[in-house]
Amino acid sequence: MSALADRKCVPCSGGVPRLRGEEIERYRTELRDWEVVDEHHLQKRFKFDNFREALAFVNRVGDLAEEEGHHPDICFGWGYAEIRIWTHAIDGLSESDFILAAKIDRL
Ligand SMILES: C[C@H](O)[C@H](O)[C@H]1CNC2=NC(N)=NC(=O)C2=N1
Repeated sequence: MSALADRKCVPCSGGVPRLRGEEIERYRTELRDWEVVDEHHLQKRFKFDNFREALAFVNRVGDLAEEEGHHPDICFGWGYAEIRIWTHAIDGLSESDFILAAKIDRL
């Protein structure tokens, strides 16, 4: 199977099972330092040297999210951006969340 970052997020309108346990772990090993919180969402804090760089990163993530049709929650400020990703329709994790996270790592 191709690397997560080379795949495409797929729209999810529900009806698919949430990823759990070992499935989540398997996907997580393909990511760099993302935390899985309560088997519900992915979370990672990125650090920067100033506000401008954090803002530029957030804008690049925004462009990527629009391309993929999959959108993270982002909280950012001076020197940091914290990203959370999950699949709203199932209120949990699907493959697309890991694909988006891998693409963010590749930015
Ligand atoms: C209709 C559209 O595909 C959905 O609303 C998308 C938009 N972006 C999304 N982004 C994320 N992170 N999770 C979602 O479930 C999601 N749903």
